[in-house]
Amino acid sequence: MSRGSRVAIIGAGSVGASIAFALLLQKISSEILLVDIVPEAIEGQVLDLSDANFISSTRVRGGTFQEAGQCDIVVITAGAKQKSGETRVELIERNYKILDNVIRSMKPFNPNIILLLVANPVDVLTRIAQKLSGLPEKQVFGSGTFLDSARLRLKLSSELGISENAVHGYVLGEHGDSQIIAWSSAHVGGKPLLDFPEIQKLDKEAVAKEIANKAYKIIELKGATYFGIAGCVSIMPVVLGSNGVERVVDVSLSEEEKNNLKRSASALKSICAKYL
Ligand SMILES: NC(=O)C1=CN([C@@H]2O[C@H](COP(=O)(O)OP(=O)(O)OC[C@H]3O[C@@H](n4cnc5c(N)ncnc54)[C@H](O)[C@@H]3O)[C@@H](O)[C@H]2O)C=CC1
Ligand SMILES: CC(=O)C(=O)O
Repeated sequence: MSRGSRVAIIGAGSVGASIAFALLLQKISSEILLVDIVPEAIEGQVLDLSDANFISSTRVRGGTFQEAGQCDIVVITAGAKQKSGETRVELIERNYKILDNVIRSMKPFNPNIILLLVANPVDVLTRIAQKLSGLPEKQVFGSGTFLDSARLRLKLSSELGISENAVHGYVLGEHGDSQIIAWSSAHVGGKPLLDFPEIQKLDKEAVAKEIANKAYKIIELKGATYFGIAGCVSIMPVVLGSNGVERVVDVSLSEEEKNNLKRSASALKSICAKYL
């Protein structure tokens, strides 16, 4: 994304505002537009963010759905969030309706626009947005398991006592309960993670549960999660190609991981099927 780009964020709640703040810190766009159905939410967030103007060349203002539809990137955070104990997929009925409204209100789209889905259940909503928007699929994608992978790298780096940036490992499948960890392909500086004695003695199932349940724990403690996803989204626009998804790279998986990933994909496909 070039520095002159315009980013719109739909949904000026905790996630939308945190993403705006993270993008402001990164100074990677000239302007950020906040869009919401609640005018006070926009006004309050814009006023609050304006107090941080002095640390950035990026400006934040309120915008309309029509303006958002002409931006370079639109980040969609509008939607209900989980209550304590609620799963992401339980949000689908409410958030499908919101997404449908959001997409209709933004049309007609700038033909080169990129839609980045964040609202949950993010994988299902991404697939739905690909269909509802009518845009080429490579221009519509979601944050998926980016945040879960960051959580995994944090956990592993603390077990190994090294920087998170040195740990390469992915959580794949659903951004939700059926996600899987690709242990077999994870590595540190080219050395397989599973060769490290500290990792060999780890209870892998317990680690997988801890990563998958981290959002539930944060929601139970403070009602919502937003800083982690804001960090992830701010990195995603930094590396985005202007055409959207330029290439998909397969991760090598063991047979067991492949089977678990297939199970996760079928669970998501059956939810998508009800809406497509
Ligand atoms: N993908 C991920 O990794 C993550 C996703 N999320 C998801 O992000 C979403 C937003 O979470 P929060 O910001 O905490 O919720 P929030 O309740 O603070 O904000 C949601 C905002 O959406 C707005 N909104 C509702 N309907 C709208 C519409 N039709 N058009 C425009 N705006 C509309 C509301 O007015 C509100 O300001 C949730 O679905 C949550 O589950 C949250 C964290 C991580
Ligand atoms: C809420 C959510 O999806 C997360 O923090 O992972």
